[in-house]
Amino acid sequence: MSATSEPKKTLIRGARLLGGEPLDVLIDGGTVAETGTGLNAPGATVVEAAGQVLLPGLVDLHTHLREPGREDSETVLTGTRAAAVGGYTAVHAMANTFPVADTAGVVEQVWRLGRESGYCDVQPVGAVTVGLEGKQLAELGAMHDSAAGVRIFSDDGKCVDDAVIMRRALEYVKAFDGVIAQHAQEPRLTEGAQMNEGVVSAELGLGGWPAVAEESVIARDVLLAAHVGSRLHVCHVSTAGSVEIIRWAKSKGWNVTAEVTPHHLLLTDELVRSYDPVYKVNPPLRTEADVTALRAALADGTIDCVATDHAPHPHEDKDCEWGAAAMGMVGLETALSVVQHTMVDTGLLDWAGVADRMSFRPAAIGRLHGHGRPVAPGEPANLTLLDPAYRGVVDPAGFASRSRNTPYQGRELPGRVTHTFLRGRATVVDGKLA
Ligand SMILES: NC(=O)N[C@@H](CC(=O)O)C(=O)O
Repeated sequence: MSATSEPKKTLIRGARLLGGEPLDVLIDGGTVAETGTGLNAPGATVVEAAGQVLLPGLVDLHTHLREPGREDSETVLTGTRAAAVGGYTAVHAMANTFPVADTAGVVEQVWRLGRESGYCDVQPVGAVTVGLEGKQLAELGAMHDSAAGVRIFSDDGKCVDDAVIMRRALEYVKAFDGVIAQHAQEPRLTEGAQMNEGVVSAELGLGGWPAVAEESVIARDVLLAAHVGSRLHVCHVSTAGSVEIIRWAKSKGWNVTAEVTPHHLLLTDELVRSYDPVYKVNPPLRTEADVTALRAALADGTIDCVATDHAPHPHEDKDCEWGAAAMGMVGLETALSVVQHTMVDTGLLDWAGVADRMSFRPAAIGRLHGHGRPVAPGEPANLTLLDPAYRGVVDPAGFASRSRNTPYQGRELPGRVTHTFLRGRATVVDGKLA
């Protein structure tokens, strides 16, 4: 496979490291050999990168790769190809597969498929409870001790709503510095919910999904995490009230981290007026005030990182009436562009901030070795090069993902990943898979 050909010397010339001054970076084998100006390397492949921004390879804490079980929507191979195109060098694969990733056997299978893909490292997430059913703890220790070395556990797609189970899970993972990533959704408050509860849901007559369904679970969980002295990560934060609770928990010094998706940084529930299920997602698109609060929280660090919640679905599960449609959007191939549009071009975050929120911090939360490292001699050459001046219209026909359910079809977005390097090997060259 071309993506696994031998790495060689590559000289990236004149790229703006984290958006700073132009710099040359020499990659030799799997590592960064040298950085400086006026570097020469006879025989090296030269990438002329004037005007481009060099970032540490992006890390996603929240990707649905769908294998095993739903290979019609995505496989580890197609999902990691999409990740590479999006500038990612590592993704965390969510556990809501068929069978559920709740045993050492399944997480090892996903981990092996990731290694074979060669496009992007795959770190499996283990389920918190058997079958995501919320009743009995899964084999957390065995998944951690497996070859996959699982450190993040999540029932994502479902909430661990039983407080005793959540407490036990938080206590259990302390032994190996693990973290519980909670999908905060109070199930009784969201029965029949179809979209954000508010003015638009009232007008459209669709079942409302109140902000309090998310906020009440986050409030309980930060208290539980503090009580047992463990690590909590909050998945896809979507409301201004959730931000306030997380800010309060952090001010107490509790070990709480949080993510926001690109779509919650840009889109609102006004889009649901179209009744186009491409906008149907869990948690639902919220209001303009929520979007503003989420952007501010990502900028000030209350929300630690951006995570895609890449949720591929085949067209038959999305091209149907709103009520019957599956929830979720693909996101790997557009995430960096949406973050540039919402955070960088608005002046809320500089490129060093993007490196922090999309690489350093997610890698630190996942305790992921070899990723989220500074671009410096001796470090693994996991790198992303992007052209921030590029403007393009999103066309899902060209996606590497097996699914097309993007809310950005036809929308102009800035920026394009030109090159991605995984341990010195180019997985993307000139915007195309190597
Ligand atoms: N985020 C989504 O809208 N969908 C996710 C799981 C989920 O429901 O959270 C999926 O797996 O499709």
